[in-house]
Amino acid sequence: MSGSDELDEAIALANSGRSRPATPPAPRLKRIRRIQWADEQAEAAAHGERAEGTAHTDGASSSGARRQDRAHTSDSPEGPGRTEEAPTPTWEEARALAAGAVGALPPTKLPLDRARGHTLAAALEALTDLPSFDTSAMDGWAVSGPGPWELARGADGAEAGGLLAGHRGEPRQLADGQAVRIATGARIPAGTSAVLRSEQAQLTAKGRLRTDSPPQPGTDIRPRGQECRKGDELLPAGAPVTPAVLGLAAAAGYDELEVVRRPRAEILVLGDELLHKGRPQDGRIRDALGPMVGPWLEAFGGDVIVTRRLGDDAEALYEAVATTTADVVVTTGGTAAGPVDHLQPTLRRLGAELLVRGVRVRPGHPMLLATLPGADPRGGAYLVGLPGNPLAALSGLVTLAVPLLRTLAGLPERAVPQATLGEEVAGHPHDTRLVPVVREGSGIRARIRPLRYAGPAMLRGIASADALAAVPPGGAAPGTDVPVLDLPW
Ligand SMILES: Nc1nc2c(c(=O)[nH]1)N[C@H]1C(S)=C(S)[C@@H](COP(=O)(O)OP(=O)(O)OC[C@H]3O[C@@H](n4cnc5c(N)ncnc54)[C@H](O)[C@@H]3O)O[C@H]1N2
Ligand code: MOO
Repeated sequence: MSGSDELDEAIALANSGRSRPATPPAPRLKRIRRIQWADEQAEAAAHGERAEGTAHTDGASSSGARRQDRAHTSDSPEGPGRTEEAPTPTWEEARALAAGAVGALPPTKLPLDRARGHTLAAALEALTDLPSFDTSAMDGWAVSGPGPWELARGADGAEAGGLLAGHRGEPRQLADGQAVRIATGARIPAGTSAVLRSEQAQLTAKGRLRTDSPPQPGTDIRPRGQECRKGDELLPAGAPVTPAVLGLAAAAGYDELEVVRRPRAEILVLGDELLHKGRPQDGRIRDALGPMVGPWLEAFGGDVIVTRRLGDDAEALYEAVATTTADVVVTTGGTAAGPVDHLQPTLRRLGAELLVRGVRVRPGHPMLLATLPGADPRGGAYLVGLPGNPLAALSGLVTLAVPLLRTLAGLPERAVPQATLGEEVAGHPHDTRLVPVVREGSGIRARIRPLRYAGPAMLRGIASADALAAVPPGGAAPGTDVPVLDLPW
């Protein structure tokens, strides 16, 4: 754990309202030295230096490792053979990198009943005027001129048949002073000046129609083209296909829509320590990410094809990533440099190109983003490596996976909204902190309040949160506006 992580833990502990457990009787000097060492490492990473023993490339690197170097290192002034890490991106830069790393998936046509949840690949233009004919907005009488009115009659002298929605053919023209029964949605006959609602009409014994509240011309008539004219843009490309969009598209004459499909995601849960049922025991813990990452990705526009549990098996990980059919592979755990953290070696073995390795955000700083080589002209799939600590994994999701998915899905970039902090929030010295918050109050008094239990390994805070606030390095005072990512439920 780095010094910064200790700070996170300390903040979480303070926020939890509990006191720090009895400090271990370690000599004070030793403890300080350990933190300093960790800080030096963090500083070294931030400044692009590589700690001894963690270098991942050398003269004998694979072609994959060479590709990785292209993305992450620049030629050092000290000459070839020594490479320098690109600076670790800030949280904002990492989100932009993920969003800009890809283009939208190619468009495809889907029938309306399968288009929900995808994104419009092209603007939705009306194929017809809406309404496509002058329509009665009420059940009542189509009337011509000022009342009272005579009922329109057929050649046989009987009252003309009422006009119903869906009647084929042009209704007969109304002469001045005539009225005919009409239903909501029926075509308005030529010569109609207004529709008189049935509850406002009185039919006399002599078959005349009168009213105490004569309608103004045009009353309760929906004129052709009131909502749109043929060719009008109803929605821009990039609009998500919601149930309302399906209804609008059908009303405007569409049977199928040109959409960018939801990106397919495969989730690989890594870690031998994980149990998938029952209580944690014998040093093993429950997998908290398997049940959580899929629904989270689905809520943010992904189509999860499978969640697989691979343990800490490097070969299984290699096979799974090399043969994936997904657009985005999301792994959990194994991002760091521990003895069974196989992700980075596997990516090198695959010839993947690391676009992001580490982000200046807490929790979640070891997150990574890579492109996988493949036959696809887009350059293969993408891999998002989420750190194993559960809140750190969610940080990786909102920082890298969500912007990537949105771009793949053809959704436009969206500015992160801001909200006002109701109290002071401690910050990390150099990195953004993502903090679970709840919203309180409304209008100009609306505030966000940070929640307790927000340590990297904790889910208790986020489970009752409305949003994640991005607290800038150094922290923020009450009344400060900070970016806020709403949770999708
Ligand atoms: N020497 C260093 N060690 C660590 C550093 C560091 O900078 N230097 N960073 C720490 C931070 S911060 C994080 S986050 C983790 C990231 O490590 P990994 O991505 O390799 O994750 P693991 O080691 O596999 O797991 C970390 C932690 O999370 C638990 N875990 C993993 N998967 C799950 C799951 N599905 N459900 C619940 N909990 C899970 C795992 O048991 C570990 O406790 O590295 C730190 N170390
Ligand atoms: O603190 Mo780690 O950043 O849990 O990701």
